[in-house]
Amino acid sequence: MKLAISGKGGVGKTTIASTLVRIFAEDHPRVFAIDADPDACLAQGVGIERQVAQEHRPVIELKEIIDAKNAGGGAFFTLNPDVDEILEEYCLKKDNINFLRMGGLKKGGEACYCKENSFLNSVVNSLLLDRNDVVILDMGAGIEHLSRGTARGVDAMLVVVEPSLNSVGTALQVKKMSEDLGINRVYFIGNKVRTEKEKEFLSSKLPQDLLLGIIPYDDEAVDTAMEDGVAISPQGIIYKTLKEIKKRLEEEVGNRDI
Ligand SMILES: Nc1ncnc2c1ncn2[C@@H]1O[C@H](COP(=O)(O)OP(=O)(O)OP(=O)(O)O)[C@@H](O)[C@H]1O
Repeated sequence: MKLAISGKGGVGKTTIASTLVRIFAEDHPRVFAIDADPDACLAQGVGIERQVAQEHRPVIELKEIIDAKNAGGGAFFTLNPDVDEILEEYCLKKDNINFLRMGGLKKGGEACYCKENSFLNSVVNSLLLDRNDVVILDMGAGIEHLSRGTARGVDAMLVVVEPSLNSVGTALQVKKMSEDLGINRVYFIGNKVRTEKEKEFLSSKLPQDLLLGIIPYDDEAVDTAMEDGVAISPQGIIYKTLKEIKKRLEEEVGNRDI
């Protein structure tokens, strides 16, 4: 199953993506966790120290190696089994979880991320997946990344929404743009919900059948964000709610498309 996690800035995309990665890794032999957001650090969410994750080779270096092997190569290219092997080597591994990151943040005024995104797009579409493999992409904030088409090959787009009109507005735009890209399954996950009123707000603004679940506001996430190499605990409410969401995803999306 290939999933992309999207939503407005700061809604909890990385927290949710990294926790889902760990939950899927409980019963899938291989999970690929991909930082498609240059600003995110997915690996940190599974307990890998930030510096270790950030010093790991970014995919753009791998792209350069592949380009050299292919004697150049255009903006778009396909991956073959040899490349899939190299790709494995480029992953930062923790047990059965494989991390790939796009690359560090560029300085102001430096070139765009087009090459990196084109490469990630090829990765998502060409990873030689076994039936039980899972790919989870943590996308950049907002809708801009959708215009680059990085997530085109995913089975479902999960849009994280917090209880505010702005967040709902972005989420509905993400849905529309995902559908334009040909991603037919777009679901919503409510996050940081503190009160019954906030829960009702999200339920009233989003299509009920597409709202996979609502994650309460939990101080554990706030504490985790202040510490390095600490992940959300399996005993906490965030992990437990996401376990239920994963079950629902398997029912709705299943392994049909891989
Ligand atoms: N359920 C929650 N309860 C409380 N705080 C949360 C919850 N989920 C996430 N957070 C906190 O919200 C902040 C933003 O979370 P996170 O980095 O996961 O969001 P993001 O959408 O990936 O952000 P960005 O758009 O900057 O990449 C973090 O401090 C995180 O700990």
